[in-house]
Amino acid sequence: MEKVTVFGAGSWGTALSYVLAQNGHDLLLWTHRKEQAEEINNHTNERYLKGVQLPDSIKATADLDRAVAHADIIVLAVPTKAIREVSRDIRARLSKKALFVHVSKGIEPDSLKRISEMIRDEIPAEFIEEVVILSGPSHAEEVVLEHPTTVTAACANTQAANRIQDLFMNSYFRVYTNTDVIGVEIGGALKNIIALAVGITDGLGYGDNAKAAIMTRGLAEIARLGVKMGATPLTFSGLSGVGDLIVTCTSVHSRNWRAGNMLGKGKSVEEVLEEMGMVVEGIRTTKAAHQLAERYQVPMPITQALYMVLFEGVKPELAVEELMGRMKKNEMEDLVDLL
Ligand SMILES: NC(=O)C1=CN([C@@H]2O[C@H](COP(=O)(O)OP(=O)(O)OC[C@H]3O[C@@H](n4cnc5c(N)ncnc54)[C@H](OP(=O)(O)O)[C@@H]3O)[C@@H](O)[C@H]2O)C=CC1
Ligand SMILES: O=C(CO)COP(=O)(O)O
Repeated sequence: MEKVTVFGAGSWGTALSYVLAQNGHDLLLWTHRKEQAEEINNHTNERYLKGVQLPDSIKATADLDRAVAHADIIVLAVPTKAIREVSRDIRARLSKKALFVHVSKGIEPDSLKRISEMIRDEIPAEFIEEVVILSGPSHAEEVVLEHPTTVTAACANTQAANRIQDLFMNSYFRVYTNTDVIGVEIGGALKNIIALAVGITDGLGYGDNAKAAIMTRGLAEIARLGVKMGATPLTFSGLSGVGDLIVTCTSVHSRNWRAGNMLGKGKSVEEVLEEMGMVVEGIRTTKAAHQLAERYQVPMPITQALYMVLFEGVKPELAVEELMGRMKKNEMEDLVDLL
């Protein structure tokens, strides 16, 4: 049994707490809202997991001192934009080393840092045993129904990855390991951009050919950037690559797909964000990926098209027209570059 605190009681932090509590760990779930801690201690989290009865063994708190003191393993489950703030609050209370796990999917605009890099910026090395990334095709709504789900625990240190594999693994939640931290973080973050784009073409009524095209060419541009950043190409054919791309582009649960769908149907970014009430990571990540494409001099036409729609007010139909009218290419150009 491990002593674990999950920081962030949105849909994913709560679903992972469900898994950890069921696995018999000494689990505490931290939220920054006192009334939400009380609700979870009464076994529901209606805003984020509607209609779900949580087990008694999930204990929630809004007391940061208690949450940090409790943990040998710290699971960060807040959106990317809150990672630095929450890490700083944790650092101010740390008195011993902890194993950090993050489950968020994003890249920080401007600094262009991956989440594990942001955590290492904020927490001194003397308090970090390791940082492990848990990522893969996994919607919270299905995990709490105990539907079969597979994810990967990524860390260059295989012992740490194995410990996190053991922590989460059970009969419905199967965890693999991977040593390619860059590939896993880039795949998890950038698939949200492609899901937004697929949502848009679905919203425009373009159908399945367009969906397949964006998913396939989207994966090509994610891999193209990832490899330039130091990822292993094969990671993109794994759970945190094509696996997560499939689930996010095709699931009714995906916030990124749903946000894109509303954009395709003519809503503005502001209207969409107001209606969602949950994090849509792909929007900020589009800005970061657009900057990364420039930094690494990598062509990322779908990201570029989405950037124009989200941040430059270009109509989705026009962005699609522009994508289709690009110069002709060899489909395997990227592969040739990799060989
Ligand atoms: N949902 C899913 O199925 C999956 C999500 N993820 C990733 O997990 C991360 C979290 O997503 P998810 O749980 O879905 O997001 P949600 O929008 O469901 O919840 C976000 C949670 O973070 C809290 N929060 C936001 N800002 C802060 C802050 N500054 N300090 C403390 N708490 C804060 C919110 O609090 P409040 O309620 O007060 O706003 C809320 O509890 C994202 O990166 C997402 O991509 C990964 C895999 C699956
Ligand atoms: O990462 C996810 C599933 O693996 C969640 O995707 P959304 O944020 O689009 O819901």
